[in-house]
Amino acid sequence: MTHNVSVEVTDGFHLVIDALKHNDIDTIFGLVGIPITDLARLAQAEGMRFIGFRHEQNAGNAAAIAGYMTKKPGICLTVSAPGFLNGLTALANATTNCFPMILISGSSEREIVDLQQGDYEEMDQLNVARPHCKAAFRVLKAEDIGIGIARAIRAAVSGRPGGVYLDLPAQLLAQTIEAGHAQRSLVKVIDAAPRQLPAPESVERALALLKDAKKPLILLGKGAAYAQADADIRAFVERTGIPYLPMSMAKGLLPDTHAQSASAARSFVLAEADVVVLVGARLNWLLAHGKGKTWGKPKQFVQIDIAPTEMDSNVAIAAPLVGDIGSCVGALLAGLDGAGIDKPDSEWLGAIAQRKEQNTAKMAALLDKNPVPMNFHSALRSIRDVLKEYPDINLVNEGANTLDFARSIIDQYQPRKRFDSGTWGIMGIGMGFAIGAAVTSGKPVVAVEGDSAFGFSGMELETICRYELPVTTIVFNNNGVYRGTDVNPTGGKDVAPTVFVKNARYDKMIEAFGGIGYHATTPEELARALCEAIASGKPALINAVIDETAGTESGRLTNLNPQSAAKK
Ligand SMILES: Cc1ncc(Cn2c(C)c(CCOP(=O)(O)OP(=O)(O)O)sc2=O)c(N)n1
Ligand SMILES: Nc1ncnc2c1ncn2[C@@H]1O[C@H](COP(=O)(O)OP(=O)(O)O)[C@@H](O)[C@H]1O
Repeated sequence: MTHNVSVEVTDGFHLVIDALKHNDIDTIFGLVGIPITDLARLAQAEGMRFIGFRHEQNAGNAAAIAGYMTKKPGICLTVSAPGFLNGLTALANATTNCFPMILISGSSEREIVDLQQGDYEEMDQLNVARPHCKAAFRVLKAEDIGIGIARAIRAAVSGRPGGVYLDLPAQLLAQTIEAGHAQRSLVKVIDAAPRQLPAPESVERALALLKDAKKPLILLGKGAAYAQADADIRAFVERTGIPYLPMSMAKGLLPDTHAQSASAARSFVLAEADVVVLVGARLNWLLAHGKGKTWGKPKQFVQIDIAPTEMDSNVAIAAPLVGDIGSCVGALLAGLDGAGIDKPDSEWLGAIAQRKEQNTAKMAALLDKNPVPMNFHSALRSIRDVLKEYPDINLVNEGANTLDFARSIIDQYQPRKRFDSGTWGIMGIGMGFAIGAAVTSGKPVVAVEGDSAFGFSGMELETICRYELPVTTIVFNNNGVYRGTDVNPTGGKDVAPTVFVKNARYDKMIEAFGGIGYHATTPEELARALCEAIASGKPALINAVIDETAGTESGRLTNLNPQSAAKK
């Protein structure tokens, strides 16, 4: 007599969800379609948040900024081939910026891809992804899903954080597996980003360099913000008395109004300093590669970074301090008293104070003007004065002039509150970062967007309205890319390559989705609209009319434009 013993089974869909939840991941950003629509439905049914986007790049950007804010990898879920490719830009940008995220994409079966038999949305995604991310894995058996997710998590957050690709062929999700075996296959990642302590001799070498410094400078990068070692970083700055410069996403580690901030004397301190301590900041193009006229006199660098190969990337590093920023700064603090390091020369500090005073006065003169129509400075003064009252608000910022001027005009008071175009200078992060920050923090977001930059992700206004997120988008509308005044030299009917529809009303876009639209032509109208929008806690967009002649080509990057024929 046969006994039918019912065996409880589960499947790949459930195992992916269980593996993510087993590692305390509760949110997925993505865009549904074959073969992952049911995975999204199931994730929601099992209590995870699934935030559905209108374009996968924006979902990926949301996942990336969630990773930067939490030190847990943000998850982006896409369909195969075109959906995967749309997400790949965000994965590559996350890797370039050291933001931990995992791009999970459905894919075609290996046997079809490897024979190039022309499947629906066929692509060898694993190999396409590899050059653009930290690590890439494919899972073929349901019992390996637990390991696959665990490997992806550890790869994303350990060492230098970055993007990881996880390839899940369609049939894997439908595979069934005995429930007990499935449960046992799950892996809880232990100590995913272990502390990496600096060698004692490297700490001593760094302290010795600081002891001999006459004009020291500390440079804080977004790695320092990401490390969440805020108290020790502040203590290191304040106990040494060394002036500091925050890179854009490191603003707020100490309040921008801090007495030791040298931001208003940036050019002066970069050129004059003799010892520079880099804390989670790379000497890449954003810092003129550590050489040339920006850096003036010869320098000696102390560099704190978790990536050993970052040392000497552009110039020789006299005191490499390899380890996680928390451990490295902690070790420096512990050694400070015994190192006999004096406070910086009053002459050095006095020279900085004088330069700060001069430059602050120059900026104040620019900010005090009230031209009609508004320019970047008068609009940003208005925003600065409102946001001063909201020190914990999240600020997203992109554009050319809009990015450059906002970076120096809008003060930050808390760490990890400013999210911008980062290391690549990429446009299009705006709405994705805004959604990621709002969902992750549960707090209001203000996105200050150039009108061209906004255009890359503007359709996500519908997503913001659909999830009723407290995001206020301010579009700096100057009728074009950089400015709105170029003309077609042929006199033909096509407008110039950089020009948009004149006097567009972006505020009408958000009204189409039930959000609140404002139209502001003066700093007073802009301030009033911004206060009202933040107080409402609802999705809002302010169309800020900016003088179309006010911008400069590529903002402060004008010099990166090759000499074009048109200029000869
Ligand atoms: C993905 C992508 N495409 C194009 C660019 C080139 N680019 C573009 C298109 C910018 C937009 C500048 O226009 P805007 O209206 O956003 O800003 P301003 O009006 O503030 O200058 S800034 C910049 O570097 C880019 N950085 N990234
Ligand atoms: N927890 C960490 N500990 C040490 N270094 C880190 C940590 N997280 C990121 N980093 C490093 O911080 C650096 C960030 O540099 P970068 O992105 O150029 O900053 P910024 O653009 O603000 O100057 C990267 O080299 C990265 O390896």
